[in-house]
Amino acid sequence: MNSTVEAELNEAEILARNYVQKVFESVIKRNPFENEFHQAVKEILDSLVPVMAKHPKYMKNGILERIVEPERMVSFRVPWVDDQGKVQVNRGFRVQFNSAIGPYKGGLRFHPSVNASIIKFLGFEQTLKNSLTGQPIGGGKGGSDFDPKGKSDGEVMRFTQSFMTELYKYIGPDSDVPAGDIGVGAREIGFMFGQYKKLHGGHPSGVLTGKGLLYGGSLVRTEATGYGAVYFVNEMLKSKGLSFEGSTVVVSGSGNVAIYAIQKAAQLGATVVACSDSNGYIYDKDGIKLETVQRLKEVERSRISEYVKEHPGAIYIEGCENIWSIACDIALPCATQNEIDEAAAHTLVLNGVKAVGEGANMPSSLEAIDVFLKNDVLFGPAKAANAGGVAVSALEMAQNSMRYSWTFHEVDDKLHVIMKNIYRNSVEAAEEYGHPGNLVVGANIAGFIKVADSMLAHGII
Ligand SMILES: NC(=O)c1ccc[n+]([C@@H]2O[C@H](COP(=O)([O-])OP(=O)(O)OC[C@H]3O[C@@H](n4cnc5c(N)ncnc54)[C@H](O)[C@@H]3O)[C@@H](O)[C@H]2O)c1
Repeated sequence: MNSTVEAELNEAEILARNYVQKVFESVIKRNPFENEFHQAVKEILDSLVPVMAKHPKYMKNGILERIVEPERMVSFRVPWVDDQGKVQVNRGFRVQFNSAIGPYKGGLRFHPSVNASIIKFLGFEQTLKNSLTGQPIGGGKGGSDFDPKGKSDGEVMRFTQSFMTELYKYIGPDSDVPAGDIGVGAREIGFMFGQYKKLHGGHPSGVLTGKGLLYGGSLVRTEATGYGAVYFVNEMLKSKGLSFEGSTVVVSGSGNVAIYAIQKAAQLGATVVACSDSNGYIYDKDGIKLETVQRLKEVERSRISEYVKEHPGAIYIEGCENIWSIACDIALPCATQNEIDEAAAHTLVLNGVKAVGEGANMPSSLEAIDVFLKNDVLFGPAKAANAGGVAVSALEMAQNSMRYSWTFHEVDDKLHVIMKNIYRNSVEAAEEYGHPGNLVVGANIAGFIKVADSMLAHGII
């Protein structure tokens, strides 16, 4: 490269950096105290600097200023009556972040920690993740600070019906299609679909995904996020001549994503030695017996600590943070945001971890990601590694439109192909923009370009 071209490149890079910094500062100013949203925006904007430097059209057209601002966000009162006859009030949210490439799509989370910041970070991430799947779906997210833990079926039903009575006004098969997330599984989706159906009339299958198989759901949707994360990590491992076969794996969480990540990793020959819930974690050196975890969590809705009563060879440790001190080859955080901090990342590295695949959304802090990248740990960011869930949701929408169902094998094959494509596109984008092997940068760029170019095509709207 001659020195004039180099100097121009540097100048473009400086301009791009200043632009990104300015947009980030305005996000902080306009969204005070929303730490999770700031964190997600920072991670994404930082990785887009080389894109801004190479394609100034995005700066000229204010794409970053527009992409960090949700198209719409609603927050609403959700009143309901508990089993004691007492009136309870929760807050509901839906963010419709970006519809440039398709209808808003993203899950609903029911958890006491839910607030505007969490919903916006998830909606922003979802926009790029959905683009990365290669399917025509925009980004959205929603939920409530309702805690389903310890509630009766009747209470969950009355809450979800009240939640849907308001959410109903904002969603539809061609505009916004929610799904499940933390605290929202088959039971909650069933109640929400029932209420939407009652208000709307007919059988509007396409309005929600993650539905039961009896009324328009897709095979493999339940397994999709966990299976997809393992397929993605498998691609990373293959690039270094490694595999799941014979490896030791630690998975956090014991919910939808964790359970099917454990199942697929074990099918590929790994020994999964630990998993957790929000109270603590279990360690079973001979490999976790998944049937027990599934019964405890999916049927009895009890705590993971119960596991050791049936498997005395295993141990239970109160508090979930130390799960990352267990030595493993592969770590799959599948519980919640910011569960791996810098110290936990250092411990994993010291213990010889070779790959980390994010099943949960933003489970690693920015500092933890730095530790992994600096130590050449294969790192699969959430946006790429856990996109299998929403990818199969889009396949569910396709089947609903066709009024047709694919077999388990057909959907699983499609999921596999999608995860391989996400991996390849992320690798290629990372290389093209000067960060070979950095899938955080690669996934952000590959997801961003499709959304940004669609926004350019639509004009300033
Ligand atoms: N369900 C999906 O299809 C999907 C898709 C993409 C990403 N995700 C993400 O995956 C993560 C898990 O979602 P899910 O659908 O499995 O939810 P879930 O409600 O089925 O399970 C969550 C699990 O995490 C545990 N947990 C919560 N806080 C914890 C903590 N601090 N430490 C350890 N465990 C904790 C809970 O006890 C539970 O076992 C979330 O970040 C979610 O946004 C889910």
